[in-house]
Amino acid sequence: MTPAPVAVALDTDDLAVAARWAGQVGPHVSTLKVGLELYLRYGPAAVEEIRAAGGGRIFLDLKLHDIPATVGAAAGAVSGLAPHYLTVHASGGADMVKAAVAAAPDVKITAVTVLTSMGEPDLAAVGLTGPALDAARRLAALAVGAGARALVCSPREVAAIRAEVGPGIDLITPGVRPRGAAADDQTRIATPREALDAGADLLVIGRPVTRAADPAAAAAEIASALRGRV
Ligand SMILES: O=C(O)c1cc(=O)[nH]c(=O)n1[C@@H]1O[C@H](COP(=O)(O)O)[C@@H](O)[C@H]1O
Repeated sequence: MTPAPVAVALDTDDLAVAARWAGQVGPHVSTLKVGLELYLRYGPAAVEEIRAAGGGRIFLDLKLHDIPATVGAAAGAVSGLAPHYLTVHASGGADMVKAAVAAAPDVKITAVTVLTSMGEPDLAAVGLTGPALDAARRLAALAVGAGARALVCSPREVAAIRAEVGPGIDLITPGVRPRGAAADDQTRIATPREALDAGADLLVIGRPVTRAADPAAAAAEIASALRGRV
């Protein structure tokens, strides 16, 4: 059966635990996400072990954000690990995104628009007044213009961002919660079905799977719900 368009966020600082989760969920999902906790502790070994344990695509979520020269060098430094996706913050600007794209041409440079944890009061506090959608749409256009081939946004914004950037750009949505699941620190959320129906290509789901009593069963349930669109 084709794995579901889900990236499971393997968020833990223990590589043995992450590798166990990867083995459990790998058969059900297309992608495994290695984030800051794992990468900062274990470096390239985290990517290699997760790939070996789970198969599928690797989403290396380092959310790079620095001057263009530094981000370009960092993207180049990890490009040999051949992740399918590598994240940068779109708010680093067009030249920063371009530097990542130039340094890692075989990796889908993936620009994070507006973090799904932020609500409008949080955005106003950092000087982004107005609806989150306006900032997300602006950052999406900027990043795609600079060569990003994928975007991370809230499922609530995915339809408008698709209209903005057209087909051919992978739209990836964290902030996904099955109905009834705890929101945790996420603010701009939707259910897996809502995210897919709005046009997302890949759903990022972490704690609802990894903190479940049986991560394999939780991933299988989400995958079959998405297949049946129920
Ligand atoms: O880039 C990301 O993946 C990301 C962007 C964003 O706006 N919000 C967001 O939650 N994420 C990541 O998506 C994952 C969500 O995990 P859960 O909230 O546990 O499902 C975490 O690994 C976050 O780092």
